[in-house]
Amino acid sequence: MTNYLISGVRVLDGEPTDLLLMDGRVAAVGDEARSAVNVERIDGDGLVALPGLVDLHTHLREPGREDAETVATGSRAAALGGYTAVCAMANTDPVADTAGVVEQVWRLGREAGLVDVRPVGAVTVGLAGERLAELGAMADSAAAVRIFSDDGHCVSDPRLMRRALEYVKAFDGVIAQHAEEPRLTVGALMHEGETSARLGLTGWPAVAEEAIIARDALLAGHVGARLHICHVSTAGSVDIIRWAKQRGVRITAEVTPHHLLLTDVRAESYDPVFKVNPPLRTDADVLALREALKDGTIDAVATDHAPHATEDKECEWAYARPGMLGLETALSIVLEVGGLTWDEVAERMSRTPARIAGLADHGVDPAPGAPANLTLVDPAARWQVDPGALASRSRNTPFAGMTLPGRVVATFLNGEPTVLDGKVMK
Ligand SMILES: NC(=O)N[C@@H](CC(=O)O)C(=O)O
Ligand SMILES: [Zn+2]
Repeated sequence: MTNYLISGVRVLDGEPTDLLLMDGRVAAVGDEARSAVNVERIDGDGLVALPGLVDLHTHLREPGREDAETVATGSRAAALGGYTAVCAMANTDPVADTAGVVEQVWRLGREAGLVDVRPVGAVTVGLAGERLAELGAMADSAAAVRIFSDDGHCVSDPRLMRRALEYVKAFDGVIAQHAEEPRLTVGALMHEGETSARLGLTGWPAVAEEAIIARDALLAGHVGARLHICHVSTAGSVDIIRWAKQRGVRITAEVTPHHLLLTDVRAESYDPVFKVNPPLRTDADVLALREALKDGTIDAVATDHAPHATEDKECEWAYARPGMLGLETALSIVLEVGGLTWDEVAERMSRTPARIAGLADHGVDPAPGAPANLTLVDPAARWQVDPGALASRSRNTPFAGMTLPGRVVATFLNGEPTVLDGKVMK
């Protein structure tokens, strides 16, 4: 294993220093690091070192829709985005509702070797919302599943949700809810509000999300189990989560980069790249989400990286699959939104998601003894998003053409570079 000396790099908001990576760990910092011999030198001047980013919400599409993304292509996108771990959602084909499928995804991640792929298990068989999946078997599998989610679908049956929470409590697992009361969103194509009224499109009302979050927060409080809310999108949801946390409910929440920046007026273009579940909301929602991310009511940024093949996305809005790419742009969007110190960026995009996912080797700041899972960012760089230049197999980024701040220069997974000079190593 090669040893790396990263010179003149700032760890988070600190002064320039030197990092020595040896045998998969940060072996030394500062003067002690500088005295190392037979090392490969990396010029860290002007760069910021962050603990490797951790994504709680990634769709890698394999097995089943390898035309949109594979574990390998999604892992490349993740590494280029500064990620060292991603949680792969269960809405694959077959659905990841058995030990066999979660182990398949886990093995594919290890074979790709660019990011720690942690499979999420389905809560219900086939994501159908009728019968609990084999949660224990998935938890006991080699994939050691701890997060269970029907993401893409809501676990809308309260009895099933309660039983799922009771089941995972035994091993301190988490139920990650895609909060969408399906009977309130039938035929919905975008946020229900002034824009949908003007466009004459059926809306996805904020209360469809908020009612499920309120119900599940009460259930999680009643059971005493951990509940995570996927892709929070409204100001009302933020209020409910804040209230639940004050009541001592073991609730955590994530927000996506697109819900921190974009609003429903994008739908006026009828460009289906802006169609997503939950939908883009209003300026007031964006502001509430930004405040909640800053004050910690929202614990983490999660990409909801949702690759779609061209034929599923570049078609009439009503028929287009919902979802947006996110891995390669997430950090730049968070920097574009602004308002966070590097320490807060690390907290929301690495430390806290790692804690929620139970990943002890990730979300550890680069310091002596820490696992060498880190990313080096050039904060002064600016780059233009070109869908055709992305590592993802799909092209459905809502940020096409935008010039964004911040560029990942290098990413290290267990001390080995997965990205160097902005190029992925595999
Ligand atoms: N977010 C989306 O619009 N789509 C996601 C599913 C989901 O996260 O709801 C997908 O898997 O495509
Ligand atoms: Zn979802």
